Amino acid sequence: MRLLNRMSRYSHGVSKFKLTQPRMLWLDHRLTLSAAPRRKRQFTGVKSSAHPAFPLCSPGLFVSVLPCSPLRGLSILCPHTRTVTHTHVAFASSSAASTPTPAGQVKTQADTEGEQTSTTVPLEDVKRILKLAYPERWKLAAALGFLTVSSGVTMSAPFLLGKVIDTIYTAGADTETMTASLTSLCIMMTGVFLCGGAANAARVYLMQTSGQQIVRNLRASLFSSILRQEVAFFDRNRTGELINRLSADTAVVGRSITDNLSDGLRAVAQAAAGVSMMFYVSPSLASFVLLIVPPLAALAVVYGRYLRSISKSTQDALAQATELAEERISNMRTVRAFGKELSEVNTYTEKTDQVLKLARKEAVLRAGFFGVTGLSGNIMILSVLYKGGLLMASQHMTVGELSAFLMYTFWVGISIAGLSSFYSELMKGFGAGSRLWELLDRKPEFPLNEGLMLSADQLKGRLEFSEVSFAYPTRTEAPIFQDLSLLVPAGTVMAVVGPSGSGKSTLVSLLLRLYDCNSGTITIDGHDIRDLNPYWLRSHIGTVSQEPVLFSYSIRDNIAYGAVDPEAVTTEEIYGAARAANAFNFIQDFPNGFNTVVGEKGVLLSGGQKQRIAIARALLKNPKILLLDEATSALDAENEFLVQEALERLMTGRTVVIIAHRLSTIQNANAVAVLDQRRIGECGQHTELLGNRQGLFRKLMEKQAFLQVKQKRALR
Ligand SMILES: Nc1ncnc2c1ncn2[C@@H]1O[C@H](COP(=O)(O)OP(=O)(O)OP(=O)(O)O)[C@@H](O)[C@H]1O
Repeated sequence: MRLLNRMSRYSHGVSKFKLTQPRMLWLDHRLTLSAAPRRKRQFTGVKSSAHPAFPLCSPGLFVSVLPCSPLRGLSILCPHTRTVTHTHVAFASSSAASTPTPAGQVKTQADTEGEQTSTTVPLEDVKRILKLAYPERWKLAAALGFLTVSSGVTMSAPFLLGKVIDTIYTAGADTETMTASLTSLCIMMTGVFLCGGAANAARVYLMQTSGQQIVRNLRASLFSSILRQEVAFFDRNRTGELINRLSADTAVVGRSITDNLSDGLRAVAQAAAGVSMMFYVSPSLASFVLLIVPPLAALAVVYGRYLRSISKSTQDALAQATELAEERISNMRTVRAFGKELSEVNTYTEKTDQVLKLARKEAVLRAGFFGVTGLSGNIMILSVLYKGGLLMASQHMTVGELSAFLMYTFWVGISIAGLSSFYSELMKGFGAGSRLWELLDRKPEFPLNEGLMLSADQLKGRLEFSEVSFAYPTRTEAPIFQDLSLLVPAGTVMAVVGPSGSGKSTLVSLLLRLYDCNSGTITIDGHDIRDLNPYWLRSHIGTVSQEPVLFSYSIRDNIAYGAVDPEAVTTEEIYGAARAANAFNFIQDFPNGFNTVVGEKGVLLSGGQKQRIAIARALLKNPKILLLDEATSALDAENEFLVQEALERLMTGRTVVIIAHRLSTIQNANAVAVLDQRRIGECGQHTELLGNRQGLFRKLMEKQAFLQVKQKRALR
């Protein structure tokens, strides 16, 4: 995994990494392999093929590396830069192929953090970060100017303060001269300090505002990139992970370009200026003090490495705890219904205990380090005082110079500490950046708004599946359809029935082109849906699912969501759609009427109410094709009647594919298709199918009737 990630980080140019064990590599066809001539004989079996775990991926090269000849120093060159991601390269041990990262799965925080601790930052990442900052270049340049002024003032302060001390101590009995010199020196210094304060305030303001602007731009592009991805991408990636990219990683990147960079530059400038001033004030004392720095720096490097590995483990443990909390809180109703609050609290506590254990380890380490550095700092000051005192006694140094030197020592110490935290923050920024680039660069597998658009006259609504085979990209080994064919003439109602899990909803997903079939074609009025503009296609298809999802807006906004331009929808149109959906009366009964906010996913409404609002939303779209998933037992008799009536109104004059559960719907449909064994087992009129005693439909109906009787008996 780490090798895969490392590869992806180098995917924008020539990539190199070292293999330390015999491996079998699968390379995307865009990658080429190179190695020193004497190593070439170690590659065998180069051939173009698809990876076994990803039969649908573009073919690549399989390269076996002889198990008996460990290979080191292998280079992989990827000349076609931007499109290559780690999913195109898979590593497996020479004996057994391991499971590679599924195509399109984004790197997790833990992945990139692990990677960040052990590698240097590629130039390409630096360029991208700088490119992000480019629109804010003038503000940032001004901020850097102010930074120079404020740092200059800070670093001149010890020198000037030294002068003040010398003025006080060397004036002797001439108090008048001393007062005059002291007053003018203090007035001058007040002016300098005022300039420094103003420059610092301006720097902070400019850095903060440009940082926020960069984060805003990043978030907008990232959200747009996420929403463009195909549905299969969301099957592979956890929502929490994507939200984390959008909120936390963007902020980290923004901060590393602005605040961290400015703090880092300030630390470098101050450390350099401080050391120079130390040598200026007293070269012999400076050489003596700086002898202590190298061992301290070595300690800091060792400590930094160890601390990073512990913080990574802490972060991993924390991520697990957060993941658990996120899932349980968002499914609180299920937790409550099963009475699992206490056991969930215990599970969460166990996870947080793990975090605590690691955090304690980290605390011990930090305590040791800060103890040692604090001690070294004090020893350094003591040495300056000791050696400085001796120099003063031999008239080689004044009291003001010694005071100034002490202050510079202090500043250099602070700046070096600032530099170490700057480095770790910068690394965090690059880690977050590489996760963001991956998402930002990802091209969706099919376009959102490209392709053929039919005119209103051309669109009749004839749907046809011809020998369609399909497996979900996340489960390629389990095909849902094989050579499935089905024709739905324009303006007719096709009821689809079949056992649970037979693929009824999948049929709807394929029509909406949420996924592409692996072979065969799906056509609308003779046009392959892959040639049609997906955005146009979906704007002419209405859907009402069994559990419709509403957004946490008002009822009015939820209904208007169905229209192409929700802003342009009039109140009359919304009322009309609500009336046709049998929703008007219950909405008006709410104290806030159409302005009632429905809560997250419509949680504040009943199942039947949600269904009717979803029907109103679909009505407002006025689609030519309707895909319905009929609500089942969730509704009571009255609601069922109201929803049914609304659905019938919605279906008039359109081509409808309905996943039917009720006998009445099946009876009213023009034809019934029975899904069985990954294809349409039977298709025909309801009475015709019932007439076939050995037929699938008849058996399915008999089974359903039997189950209903059993259920009624159990209820009695
Ligand atoms: N996003 C997905 N990724 C992988 N497999 C999926 C996905 N969605 C559904 N499946 C699988 O595809 C098969 C068909 O599911 P589908 O929801 O189409 O069945 P269904 O006939 O509508 O079932 P039900 O009547 O229970 O709603 C099931 O085995 C299901 O586990």
